[in-house]
Amino acid sequence: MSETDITPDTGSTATTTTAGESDEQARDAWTEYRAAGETKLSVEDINVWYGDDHALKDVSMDIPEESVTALIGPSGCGKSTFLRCLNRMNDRIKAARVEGSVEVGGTEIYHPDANLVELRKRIGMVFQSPNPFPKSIRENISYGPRKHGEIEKGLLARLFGRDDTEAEAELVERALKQAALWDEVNDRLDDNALGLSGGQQQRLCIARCLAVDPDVILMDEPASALDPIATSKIEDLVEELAKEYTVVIVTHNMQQAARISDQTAVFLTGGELIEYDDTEKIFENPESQRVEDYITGKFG
Ligand SMILES: Nc1ncnc2c1ncn2[C@@H]1O[C@H](COP(=O)(O)OP(=O)(O)OP(=O)(O)O)[C@@H](O)[C@H]1O
Repeated sequence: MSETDITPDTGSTATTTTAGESDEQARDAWTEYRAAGETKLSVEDINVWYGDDHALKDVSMDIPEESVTALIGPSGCGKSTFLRCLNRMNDRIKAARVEGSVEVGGTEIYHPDANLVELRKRIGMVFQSPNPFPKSIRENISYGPRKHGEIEKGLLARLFGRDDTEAEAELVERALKQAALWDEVNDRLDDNALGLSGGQQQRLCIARCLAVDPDVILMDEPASALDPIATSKIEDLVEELAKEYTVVIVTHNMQQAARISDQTAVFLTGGELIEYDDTEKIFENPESQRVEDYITGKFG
C-alpha cells in the first residue's frame, strides 16, 4: 500500500453503475445506492494541476456514509482542492485539470455523461464565508427546490392549480429545524437573510443546502469566520447532521477535527495525502512521523 492509497476498513461494498443520462436515471441510481449503504465516496488516484503546478498527487480514499471526515493539513497543501474534486467544483476553475476517479453513491462523477445538475444537488457545499442570497430567509431555502422544479409558485402555477405554497412552508420549516435555526427566525421568514448574524447566515446556508435533500455535505472551513459561540453551534450541528448525511469538512483547527470527526485525512505540503484513519488513531497514535510532528505542532 502506498502512502497515498489509504483506505480505512469500512467494509465497503460499493458497486459501480453507469453515470445517469437523464435526471430520472441519475436519481434512481442514487436512491438504489442510498438503500445499500456503507462507502459513500470512493476516490481513486485523483491528481489536480493548476497549469503546471501539480497541486494534488495520487490521492485515494474511501469515505464512509453517515459520518464526519475531516481534512486537515498546513496552508496550501490541497485540502480545498481535494474537497472541490468531490463535486466537480474544480471544473469551474479555468486553470484546473483533474485526473482520476470519484464514485459517489456508486456513480462515477467524472464520467463524460455525468449529470452535473443532479450531482450538485446530491453533493451540497458550504463555504468559509456565509453567502446567503440577498433575498428573504424563506426564499433562500426554497430557491433550490424551485430551480429544480420541485416547488412551483406564482401566478402561472396558481392558474394551473399547481401552487405549492404549503409544501414550501413545510420545506422551509424542515430545513431550518435541521439546521438548528428555526427557533431563532420562525417569526421573520420574510426578512432579508443579510440581516442575520454571521453564525445564523452560515446555518441558513447549511439549511439551503439541506433543502434539496443532498446525500453528501462538503464544508470548507465553515466556522473559521465565526466567533466561539457560533462555532460551537456549527460543530454541534455537524455532529447532528452526520446521523443522516455524509459530511466532509476542511478545517484549520485541529481541536475541531478531533472533536467532531470520525475519520481524519492529513494532507501535507506538496498535495499528498499522508495518512487517513480513525480520528482517534490519527491524534493519539499516527503511523507517520510527519503526521505526528504536524499534530504536535512541530511544523505547519
Ligand atoms: N484557483 C487556483 N488557481 C491556481 N492555483 C491554485 C488555485 N487554487 C489553489 N491553487 C494552488 O493549489 C495549491 C493547493 O491550494 P488549496 O487552496 O487547495 O490548499 P489548502 O490546503 O486548502 O490551503 P488553505 O488551508 O490555505 O486554504 C496551492 O499551491 C494553491 O496556490
